[in-house]
Amino acid sequence: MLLSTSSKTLNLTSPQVMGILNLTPDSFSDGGRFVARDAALRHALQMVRDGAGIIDVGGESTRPGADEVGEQQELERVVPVIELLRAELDCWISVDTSKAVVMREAVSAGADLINDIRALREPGTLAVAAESGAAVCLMHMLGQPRTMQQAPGYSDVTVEVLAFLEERLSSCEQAGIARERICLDPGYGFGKSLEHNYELLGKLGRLHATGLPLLVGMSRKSMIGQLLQRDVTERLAGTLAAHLFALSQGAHIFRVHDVKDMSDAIRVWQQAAHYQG
Ligand SMILES: Cn1cnc2c(O)nc(N)nc21
Repeated sequence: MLLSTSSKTLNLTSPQVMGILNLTPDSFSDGGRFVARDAALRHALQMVRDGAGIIDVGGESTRPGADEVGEQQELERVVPVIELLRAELDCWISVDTSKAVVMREAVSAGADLINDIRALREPGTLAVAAESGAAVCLMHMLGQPRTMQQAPGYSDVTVEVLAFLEERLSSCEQAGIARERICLDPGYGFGKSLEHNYELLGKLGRLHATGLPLLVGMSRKSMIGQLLQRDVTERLAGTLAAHLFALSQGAHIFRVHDVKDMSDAIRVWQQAAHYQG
């Protein structure tokens, strides 16, 4: 399984760890301590040393209830850091944004993957993504971050998430984005109850019907915290368990804060899986 841009390819035969680089003062887990650019670079370098194959750069918090950030502010947070990372790192760089202008400037600055929690539904984003040549992650979200957790409802969450992703996929193909450039993501925590999240994890294998790589991100999220009654600094074991389950269901890319721990967990899991009957 591969994920390609117009000029490079990421091998997904082995699981890939995507390290989270939050450049937001209100980011729910880092408390915005990586706002300074040199601190951001140091953190990214450490995540690559710890095994990250992708660094995900975000300038607008996507946690439930988060306020939106203006275009100019997001550009100022994200673009200089991507330029800095591009100059220093060989790994893939993804930009976590839903704004067309941020996508365009981020790819110009060196981003390889557009990670859009709104699956290219915002104005102009399909066209910008198509002409950028970057790879794309299409994620399912019900509603908007500010209100999505108020009362999410589905008749069958897995069926509806799959249908949404297939619809977005066909929109992308019509816009000229080749399937080889696309990966899909069920969007854990984005308009889902605790039950919805675990049903979607248990049935993650259903999403292989698309034939595309799967990206999952459950790191330190409330689906871990609510189940275990743990605050955000005590969710590593639950995070690793959830991601290893996703790995066992064939997921390819894991979006996490704790890169070293996830890399270690994957290596141990793969060592045993190698001998599986
Ligand atoms: C930005 N962001 C926060 N959570 C995420 C998730 O689960 N997937 C993707 N693709 N991006 C996310």
